[in-house]
Amino acid sequence: MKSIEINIQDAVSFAEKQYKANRTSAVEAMTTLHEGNGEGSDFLGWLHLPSSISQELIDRINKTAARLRENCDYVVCIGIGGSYLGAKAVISALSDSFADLYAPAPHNPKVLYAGQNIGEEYTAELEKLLTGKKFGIIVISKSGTTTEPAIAFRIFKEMLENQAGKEAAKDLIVAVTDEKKGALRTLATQEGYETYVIPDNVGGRFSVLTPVGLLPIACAGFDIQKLVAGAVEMENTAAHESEENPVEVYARLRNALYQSGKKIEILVNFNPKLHYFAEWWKQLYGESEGKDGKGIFPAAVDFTTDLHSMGQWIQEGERTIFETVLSVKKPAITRRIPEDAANLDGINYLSGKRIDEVNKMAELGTKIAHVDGGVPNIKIELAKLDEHTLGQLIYFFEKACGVSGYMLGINPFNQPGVEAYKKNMFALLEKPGYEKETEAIKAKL
Ligand SMILES: O=P(O)(O)OC[C@H]1O[C@H](O)[C@H](O)[C@@H](O)[C@@H]1O
Repeated sequence: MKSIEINIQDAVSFAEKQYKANRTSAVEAMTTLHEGNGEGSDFLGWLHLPSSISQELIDRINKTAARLRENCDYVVCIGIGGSYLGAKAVISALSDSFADLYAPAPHNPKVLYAGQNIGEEYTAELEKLLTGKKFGIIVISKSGTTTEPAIAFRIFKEMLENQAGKEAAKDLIVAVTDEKKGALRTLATQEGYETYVIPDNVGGRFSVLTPVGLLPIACAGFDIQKLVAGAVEMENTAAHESEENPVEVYARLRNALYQSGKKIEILVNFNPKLHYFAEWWKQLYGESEGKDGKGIFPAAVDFTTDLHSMGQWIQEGERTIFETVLSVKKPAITRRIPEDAANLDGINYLSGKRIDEVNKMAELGTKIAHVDGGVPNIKIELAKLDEHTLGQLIYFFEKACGVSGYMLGINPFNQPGVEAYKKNMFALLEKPGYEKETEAIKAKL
């Protein structure tokens, strides 16, 4: 069952020549990826990941999730970047928009996040919320040494041990990390936590379909089997080089647009549930392509909300942007606009229509306006928002990212630039081993 469709008719005309010319480099990039002989090929574990996930692993994850669901009102996922964005993207796309405002129901914990920032108030306020509550922790870090989740884990581990007792806390903490390396692995082994492995050859931003994403998603009550099945389906659809392959089409077109001066790609949604999906997508493309002085800048907006704030810029600002629109065909719930006898607001012409009919006309009107205004528009239509569709979409963007990165001529699977701020932060905080850097950075201040 095909759940996502890509439509390029309102974008390709902006870079027709480049799009045609790019065919060869798209084929080459796809071949390099398949043959595993490009830069960063140590990190291609995601390529055949969906089809290699065993039933055993799914069952084990579901069992762990069931234990946490039974014993917790809140599950705190501690992780940053690729170690939380995928889970948050899927969970928020599938959840009731106000889920967090309802009281936790038995066996259906709220999934909360920590270690994705260094906010002191955020941390203290989460501690306040969890005081006296039944909670568990999934701590996720591929390297096992990232500062933000390490700080959060230290705090929430101590809190859980104080509240539940050290022995009980052990059953309520699950670690997802490297098989052997890193402080988190050492800690988990010493404390005897249940652990899951992040495969060596799967980078953080490509890891949502490993236990990194699957465990929190299962804890939130969603069907990871269906998510994986969707991804497998896209793995098959996009397996072979072909002009029809949606992965190739997207990678080829965004590179063509980039070559024609469109330096910013805006991922647009007309459904607020997809806000965090765009956050996940931004890391995927930003960290993969932004290097060697190159790369499309990935941005995101929620429409129609941001049409009332960013709409002016998009319509008439610098013509360096293109849009990729995520459009959900059908909402899961029907709600119609009521008739009002007085009609003081003048919207009786909408009475009886579904809210989504208005949304779809806003989408169409926006597309026409933006295309007329010089903004190419790629449409990705999702049949509905469910696990299967999201699984497809995740794999679609992952593979297109690999192809697109190779077309751009960079290594899409490393992130050397991320270390620069860390090095300075450690030097400023006088981390042992950074004495020279501390001296050098202090001389600059
Ligand atoms: O999972 P971790 O090793 O803790 O890494 C978490 C994140 O932070 C790093 O600095 C990287 O830039 C990201 O690619 C990664 O997803």
